[in-house]
Amino acid sequence: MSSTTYILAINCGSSSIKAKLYAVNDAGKRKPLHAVAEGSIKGIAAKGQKIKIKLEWLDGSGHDISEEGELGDQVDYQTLPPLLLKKFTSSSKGLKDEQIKYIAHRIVHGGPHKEPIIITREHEEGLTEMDTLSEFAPLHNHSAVLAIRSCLKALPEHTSLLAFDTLFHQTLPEEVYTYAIPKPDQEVPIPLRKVSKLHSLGIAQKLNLTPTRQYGFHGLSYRSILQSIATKSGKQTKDVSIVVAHLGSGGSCCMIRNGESQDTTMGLTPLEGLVGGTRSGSIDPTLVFHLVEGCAEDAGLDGIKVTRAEATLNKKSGLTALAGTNDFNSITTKMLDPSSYDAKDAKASTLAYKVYTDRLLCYLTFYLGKLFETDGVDGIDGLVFSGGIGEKSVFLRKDISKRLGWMGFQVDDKLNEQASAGKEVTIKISGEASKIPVWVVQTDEEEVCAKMVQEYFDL
Ligand SMILES: Nc1ncnc2c1ncn2[C@@H]1O[C@H](COP(=O)(O)OP(=O)(O)O)[C@@H](O)[C@H]1O
Ligand SMILES: CC(=O)OP(=O)(O)O
Ligand SMILES: [Mg+2]
Repeated sequence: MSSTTYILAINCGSSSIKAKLYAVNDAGKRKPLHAVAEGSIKGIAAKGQKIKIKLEWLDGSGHDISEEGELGDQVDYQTLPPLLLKKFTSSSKGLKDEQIKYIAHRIVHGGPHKEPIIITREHEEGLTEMDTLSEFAPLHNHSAVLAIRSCLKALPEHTSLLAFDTLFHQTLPEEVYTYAIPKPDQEVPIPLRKVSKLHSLGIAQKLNLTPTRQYGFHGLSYRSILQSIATKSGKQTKDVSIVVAHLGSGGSCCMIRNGESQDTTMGLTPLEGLVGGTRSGSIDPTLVFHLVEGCAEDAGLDGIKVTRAEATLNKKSGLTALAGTNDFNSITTKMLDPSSYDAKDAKASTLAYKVYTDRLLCYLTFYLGKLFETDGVDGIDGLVFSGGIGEKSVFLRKDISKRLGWMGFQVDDKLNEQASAGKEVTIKISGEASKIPVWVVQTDEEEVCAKMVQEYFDL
């Protein structure tokens, strides 16, 4: 391991940090990257539950870690990445800090950027812009910036590449991404935000961001899933058309036609669309003004300017508001075995599941219909489940596929069980009779980030 250069990919999600370490020299120039280890911290921000820290060396030579840390709501994105870094470099593998020459960070909102950007200790300017963009991704950008700054401090010599979720959605058609509201240079009906001296339209202008359009997120995940389906189907990505449900702590769907994002459920911010672990998803926009007194006031969150309305919709809504938890497994467990739990709790869990899947079905039907309209059933390469919930919940996949049965979906129960148990990255869970294949793909946003480093620096 002594002379090998490594790329570390770090993915700050809203409830997790996932990291993967790739060896460059072993792979050779532009050869497939070789993942040597992966680490994760899950359960961040969860009240009353301890975070779970894992590290696994993928060659199976041991020294893996699986432990609990502090309580989820008492940790932050500043201290956790150095903690993971230390676990990689203090293992008996003898990996030295200076061998990690590149870190690829997933950033959710890239604003107007059409390419990744590079950050070093001498050139940190881009981070201020990324932090300001937190206005439009309050659960993500600030956390990622904290993570990047803490990595720059821990490994001052490395180069960081910022890989944006938004890059994948540059192909969205104008009629899809445009909101039917006045442009900022026309009449602005509502002062979107007046917090101290800040005004979101002023900020948007400064950032060259169009506040009247959808950007779309989970783009690195969709790129990874698209590649997996293409590989498994023996096709090029440009020939793949799929509808994907990425269901994590934040969930979104994407319609990919011929390898390009053509529609997605998240919008200007990652709040629009599906119900999330703590996010409302789409609601009547005027609800905000009816329910949240002083909704435009600053919520007083640490380090970022977020209105009370956004704090409510981003952090206190979704499954958490309906079921008191964003633990999807516990929600389905209580719903399926109500007599073993408090009746009120079980009823709330059932409603949470029903609301969640009602919205999910709505978007999936809509996207499958759009693809069907232009490409017919034979032009659809599949329906894909991914993200923590999509990859793990056997029940949700079975239920959704059954409710979409009228379109010809048919899931094989055994394969469906196997998909959550095994380590296979891409698994088809539909039976022979299914008119459209159903897939489960373990998304790999970290690999997409690391590949961007490889391409950018021609490694
Ligand atoms: N066994 C499981 N069954 C159902 N859902 C699960 C299971 N394990 C984890 N999840 C859910 O996955 C979600 C986290 O997904 P993940 O994609 O890791 O999140 P993030 O958005 O932080 O990237 C949580 O809502 C969690 O409840
Ligand atoms: C965009 C988004 O919601 O990401 P995550 O699901 O990782 O929080
Ligand atoms: Mg995620």
